[in-house]
Amino acid sequence: MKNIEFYKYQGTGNDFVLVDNREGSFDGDNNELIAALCHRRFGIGADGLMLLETSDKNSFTMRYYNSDGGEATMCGNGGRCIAAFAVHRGVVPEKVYFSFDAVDGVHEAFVDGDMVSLKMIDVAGYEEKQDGLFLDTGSPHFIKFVDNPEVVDVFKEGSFWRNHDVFAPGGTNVNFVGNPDGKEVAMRTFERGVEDETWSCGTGAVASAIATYIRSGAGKCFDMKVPGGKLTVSFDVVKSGGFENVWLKGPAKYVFSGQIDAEPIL
Ligand SMILES: N[C@H](CCC[C@H](N)C(=O)O)C(=O)O
Repeated sequence: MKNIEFYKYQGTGNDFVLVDNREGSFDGDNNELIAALCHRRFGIGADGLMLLETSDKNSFTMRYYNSDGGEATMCGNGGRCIAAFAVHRGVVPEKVYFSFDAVDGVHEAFVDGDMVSLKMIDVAGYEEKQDGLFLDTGSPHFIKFVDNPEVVDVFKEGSFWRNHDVFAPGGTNVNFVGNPDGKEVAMRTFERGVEDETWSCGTGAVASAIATYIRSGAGKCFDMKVPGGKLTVSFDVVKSGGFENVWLKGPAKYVFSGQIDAEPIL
């Protein structure tokens, strides 16, 4: 592989390698290469990789891979970063709502400088599991309420639940969520496919905000305090017990770019 331009972005510390693949020169089926590019010692280093590809109906298609190289379910921070990337590449205009395709359906987005708002899929409902809540917000999320997320051993406890039989065979992402302090809720996430704590998780923030509403009945708009910054989640509650008009908002920033000329190997 030669002359593949890549762009590094981060959204509240959830970091991604992005490639404009509208011409198809990057092989999206080469999962080993993607894992190597995401590796923090052998590659560029990232929680995930995204390809911006063409779409027949909408502005572009987002293909998302976790850092283990596997093509995955939806990534909320990745969706916000690729929306910013699409503006920077001139694929879509700034300060105008546009739509793109992703693995879980069509998403609307709006980019205003570094702030990106992303509409997430409707959430059908939730399940009570293992003294916590389980929701699908585009990716599966298990929510454990704790007194203080800062003192949780996220790697140990997170990998325990991520690999627990109850969530087999797919496994789950795991979020440790504190009590709401006014509008603000602290949380930390262990991510499946990264197999570690990440500094932020967009679909996890959405799941944690909705779970906080379910548990406490407080608010339909929360500031989610994650290790890498702050995300705002808002939603409407519908009579069927589901959640609609779900929006995730926060910063998404370009960090650096470079060229892939050699294939790193793990
Ligand atoms: N970082 C992501 C989640 C990636 C999905 C993933 N780790 C999985 O469920 O396999 C986010 O911002 O929503």
